Amino acid sequence: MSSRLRFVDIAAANPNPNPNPSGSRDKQVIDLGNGSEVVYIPRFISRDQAWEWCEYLDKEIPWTRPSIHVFGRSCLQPRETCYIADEGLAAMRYSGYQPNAYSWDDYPILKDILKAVYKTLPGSKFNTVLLNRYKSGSDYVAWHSDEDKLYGSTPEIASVSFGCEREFLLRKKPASRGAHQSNGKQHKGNTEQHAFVLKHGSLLLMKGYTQRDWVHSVPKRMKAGSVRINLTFRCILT
Ligand SMILES: O=C(O)CCC(=O)C(=O)O
Ligand SMILES: [Fe+2]
Repeated sequence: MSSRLRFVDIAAANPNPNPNPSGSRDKQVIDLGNGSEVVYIPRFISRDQAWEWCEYLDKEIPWTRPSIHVFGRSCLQPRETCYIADEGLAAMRYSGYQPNAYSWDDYPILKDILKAVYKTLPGSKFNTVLLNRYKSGSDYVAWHSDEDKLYGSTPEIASVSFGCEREFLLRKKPASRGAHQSNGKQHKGNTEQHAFVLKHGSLLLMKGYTQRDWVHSVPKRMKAGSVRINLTFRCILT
């Protein structure tokens, strides 16, 4: 069975008769306020190139589903993972799990994807990539932020998505304890939230104070029938 059969090519089923002629690839810049910003480029990579990379990553990456610790309990991570990093960087750790770092030379296609990111985001610098594979709609990533001293106070995180379209949610962190409205009541509800459907071959950049002030998630979507692969390029400060 060709691995393509495990992916669903929505765009091929519904070809766009008017491809964007401006070359902007429909870039959207979302100012989240207070120095946080998200940039979304739905058609960052051409569809065919994205399928080629997607199928390679699906087949060749040594995906693992590690045990992590959440709220004092051990559980299987609800998605598969792999981690690539430059040599000599500080170790990355999340939810009690420290992934083994593979070398970029092991998976040269990742260098090609990084080159495409650099072309679109001149001046950016990334030295690690965390890969996630969502095998079906029951795989997910819970609300979190990638706030870590390793990345500094205003990290840029470039997220490239392949395969099944899934929703990516961003929600403002609650104001710090003791932050009261002028009427003396704690602010509840109406939390600011943004939703993106991350397309096959898309790029989403989180920058500024987005990790400090916002959390993000990819919720379960039982109707999502096929594999999604996501790469988050990050820079560990040296
Ligand atoms: O899969 C995604 O779009 C996001 C992954 C993510 O947030 C992470 O790996 O920290
Ligand atoms: Fe994240």
